[in-house]
Amino acid sequence: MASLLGIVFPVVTFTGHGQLPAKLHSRRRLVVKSSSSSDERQILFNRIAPVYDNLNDLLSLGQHRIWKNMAVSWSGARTGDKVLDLCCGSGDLAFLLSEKVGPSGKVTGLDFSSEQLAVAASRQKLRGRSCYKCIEWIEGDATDLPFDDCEFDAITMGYGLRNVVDRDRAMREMYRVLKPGSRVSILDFNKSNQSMTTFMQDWMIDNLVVPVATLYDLAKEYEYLKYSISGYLTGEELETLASEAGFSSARHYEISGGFMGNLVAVR
Ligand SMILES: C/C(=C\Cc1cc(O)c2ccccc2c1O)CCC[C@H](C)CCC[C@H](C)CCCC(C)C
Ligand SMILES: C[S@@+](CC[C@H](N)C(=O)[O-])C[C@H]1O[C@@H](n2cnc3c(N)ncnc32)[C@H](O)[C@@H]1O
Repeated sequence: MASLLGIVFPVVTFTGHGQLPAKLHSRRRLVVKSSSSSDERQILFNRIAPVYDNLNDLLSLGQHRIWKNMAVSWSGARTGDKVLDLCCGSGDLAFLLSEKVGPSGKVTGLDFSSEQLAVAASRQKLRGRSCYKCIEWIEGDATDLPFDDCEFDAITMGYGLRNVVDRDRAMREMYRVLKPGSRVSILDFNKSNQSMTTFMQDWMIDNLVVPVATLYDLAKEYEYLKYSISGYLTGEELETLASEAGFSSARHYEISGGFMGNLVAVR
C-alpha cells in the first residue's frame, strides 16, 4: 500500500446557478446506518441529489474534483476507449472520462438513483463540448450489470463501493465486464489505520459536514457518512477484495493526508 499526499489550493466552484436550493421539504425522517439496506441507500441518494454537487464543492473546498481527476487518470482511460463509470451519481467522473476518451470513445454512467441520473443528464445538456455527447446514463445495479463479459477498457467508481451493500458481488461484476489487462479505479474515503486520521475525519463530519447539511434538513443523510466509513474496508482489505474477485494486481493509494484513498486493480 503506497501513500501519495496531494494537497492543492482549490478554487471553490458551484455547479448550476451557484445557489443551493432552498431548504428541501421535510419528509419522513430517514435514519441510515452502515447496516442500511440497498433501498434505504437508494432513497438517501435520491433525496440528496438536488444539493449533492454543491455540498461536495462547499464541504471539500473543491478538493473532491482533484481527487476525482486522480481516479480517472489512474483508470488508464484513453482516446477511443469504451469505459464505465459505476455509481456515477450526478456524473462527475463520467464527464472527466469523456474528456479522456473523446468523441470517438464511449462512456456509460450507471447508477440506481433516478434522481442522481436526472441531475447528470441535465448537466450533460448544459455542456457544449462534443466529448460529452458520447455519455449514456443507465439506471441499474452495480451488483448485476447489464453488460457483456470483457466489454470495457476501463472502469471508475467514485464514492460508490462503500455505499454498495454486496461489495464482493460488485467487485466480481467489475472483473467480469472489464477486458483482460484493463483497470478499475475506485476512489473513496480512506478507512485509516491511524487513529488521528479517523478522529479528524469524524471531527470534520460532526462539526462541519453535518451542521451544514442540517441547513437542508439532511443531517441524517450526512451522518450516514461517518457510519459508512467505519463500516468500510481498509486499503489492505480492498486489495484483498480485488484479488479474491480475480484481479491480477491491486494497489491502494492513500491521498490528501489519508482522508481519501484510491484502489487501482488490473484484470
Ligand atoms: C465527494 C465526496 C463525498 C461524496 C459523498 C459520498 C457519500 O457516501 C455520501 C453519503 C451521504 C451523503 C453524502 C455523501 C457524499 O457527498 C468527498 C467530499 C465531500 C464530503 C461531504 C466532505 C468531507 C470532508 C472531509 C471529511 C474532509 C475534507 C478535507 C479536505 C482536505 C478539505
Ligand atoms: C456518493 S455517490 C457518488 C457519485 C459519484 N460517483 C461521485 O463521485 O460524486 C454514490 C452513488 O452510488 C449509487 N449507488 C449506491 N449503491 C448502488 C448500487 N448497488 N448500484 C448502483 N448505484 C449505487 C448511489 O445512488 C449514488 O449515486
